[in-house]
Amino acid sequence: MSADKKDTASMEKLVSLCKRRGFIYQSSEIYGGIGGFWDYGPLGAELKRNLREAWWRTMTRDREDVVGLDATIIMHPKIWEASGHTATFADLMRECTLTNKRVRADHVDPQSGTIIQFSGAQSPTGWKIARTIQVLIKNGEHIESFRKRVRQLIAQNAGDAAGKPEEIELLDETKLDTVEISVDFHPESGAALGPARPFNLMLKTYVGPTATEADVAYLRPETAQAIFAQFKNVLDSSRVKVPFGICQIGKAFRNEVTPKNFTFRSREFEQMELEFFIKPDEAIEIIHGAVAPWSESADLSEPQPNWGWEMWHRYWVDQRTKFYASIGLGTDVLDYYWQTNDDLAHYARACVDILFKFPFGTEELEGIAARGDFDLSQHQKHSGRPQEFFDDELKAAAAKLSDDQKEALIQKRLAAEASKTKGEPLPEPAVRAWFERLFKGNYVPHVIEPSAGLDRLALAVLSLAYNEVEKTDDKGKTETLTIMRFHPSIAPIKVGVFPLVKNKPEIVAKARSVYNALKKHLNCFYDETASIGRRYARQDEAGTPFGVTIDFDTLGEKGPELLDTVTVRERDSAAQHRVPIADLLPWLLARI
Ligand SMILES: Nc1ncnc2c1ncn2[C@@H]1O[C@H](COP(=O)(O)OP(=O)(O)OP(=O)(O)O)[C@@H](O)[C@H]1O
Repeated sequence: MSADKKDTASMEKLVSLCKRRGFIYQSSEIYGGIGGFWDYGPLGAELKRNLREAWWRTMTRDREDVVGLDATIIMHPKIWEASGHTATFADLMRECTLTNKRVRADHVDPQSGTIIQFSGAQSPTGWKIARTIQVLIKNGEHIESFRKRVRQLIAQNAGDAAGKPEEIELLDETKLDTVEISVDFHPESGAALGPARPFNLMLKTYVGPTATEADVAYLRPETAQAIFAQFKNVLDSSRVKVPFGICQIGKAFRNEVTPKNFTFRSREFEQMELEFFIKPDEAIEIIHGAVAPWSESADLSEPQPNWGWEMWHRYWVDQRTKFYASIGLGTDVLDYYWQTNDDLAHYARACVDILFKFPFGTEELEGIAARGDFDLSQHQKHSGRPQEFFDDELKAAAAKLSDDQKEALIQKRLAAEASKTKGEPLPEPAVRAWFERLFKGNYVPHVIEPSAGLDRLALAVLSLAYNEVEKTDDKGKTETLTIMRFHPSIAPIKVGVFPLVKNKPEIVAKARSVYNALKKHLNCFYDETASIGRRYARQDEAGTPFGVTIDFDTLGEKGPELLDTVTVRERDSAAQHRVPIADLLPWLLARI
């Protein structure tokens, strides 16, 4: 079996387990589903909640320099004009001339002309038609009449497996296999694709009574802009000082052209974003004489006052990597893509994508960008409201500079502007005006933005946890069991509580009392049906890291030394421990 096939198979198994065990269901499934939307079932909801809480805790409660925000999904449409989303938040796509279905233009390999990513139903007939037309082109035959006929057949629904167009049958199968599948044909229908056109990904709605263009609003395509839009309010209402961050978790919506790979690319998803506001490097230079230089051996453990954007950016890449390690995603399953100058937006100084090795390929989990002061400056310009921070430390330091020192800083910046390879250089009067504000202690903060997707993280965690083991019973019968090896801190259920038998009232009563005591602190599941082995297996599939069994020994039937002790089974090693009920909660908490 090829690697690809194996990976597809493991993805299929994961999707089926997610449905069977209640992690993830297709949205609106009873009506045939709706593309790009997914619901989380009982186990999935717990898993997602644990991931969300882990992120929130590391961002806010574990630190002193980040505060939270919970903003609305629909905001003033001018926000999206200022951020550039209205004009440019678009994918290039190509439309099927027959069905109007779209594929992303960048999902087509320009070299081979093959569609490299396609999530729709790849109808064998559609591919066959596309290949057939290719053969005809190769053979120099006139294809228009053939194409017309094929379109008619498809339109009449005769192009499916039940009634293949006879032309296809006339072609030599071996010839077909030598032909690359062309981009110019939609894989579902086999019809030609139109030229690449931009397609805005924002979902439109109306707010107001007229429901006309005047009332158009958008479902936010990212959570970040709300943070920028509320920057001033947070600054004025909390005791924060630059450097500090504002974080938010919430829904985002994108009308993705081709939602695919299960929840990986959805149309409704949740983001976890931080905007970490820092001083411009020039301010650091004025206050501290120099900006701390970045090197591979730089100590990133504790932020330092003389850090410029580069150290802060590296620091956040390091912090986010540590976060992933804390929930079981080590560097062996992650990768990093440092965007090149060509990839970067004109205002961005650096951006690294943290990638995860999904079964369908190594893909983006999170992006960490150094965005300069672009976003706040845009909102300052479009709203007419100042988005500056007043830095008294900077003002005091600048007051000590001589005119020559100030001019040297200005000249350095002018030289940097002149050597810009992207975007328009800031004209000299604007640079001088900016420094004038800076020397008085005022600046629009720069920002480092770690932006992660909660659904992609849940998918990463699910695909990493998925394991199959072969188990042979006493009678020599072998079966394949699934074990979801979640890190205990994010597992949906932490403890399964099992009375060994259900027909002994003392055991059942003890088990219920253990369950009632634990469930105040941990998400527990009580199960008394089927054999103990079956019950363990059920919890292995749910990813429950610990199973607690109350048995005859718990009642002291084998001797007083085991009275009020239980067996704790570990999911991953199947190791069993005898633990007194009195110590059970601290024993479990220490391991979760
Ligand atoms: N359609 C989506 N479905 C699920 N998660 C998404 C989707 N789009 C973005 N995300 C998540 O939000 C994060 C930040 O969004 P960002 O705009 O940087 O993504 P992006 O670079 O557009 O992603 P991609 O290149 O995969 O489309 C991504 O790293 C990802 O985890």
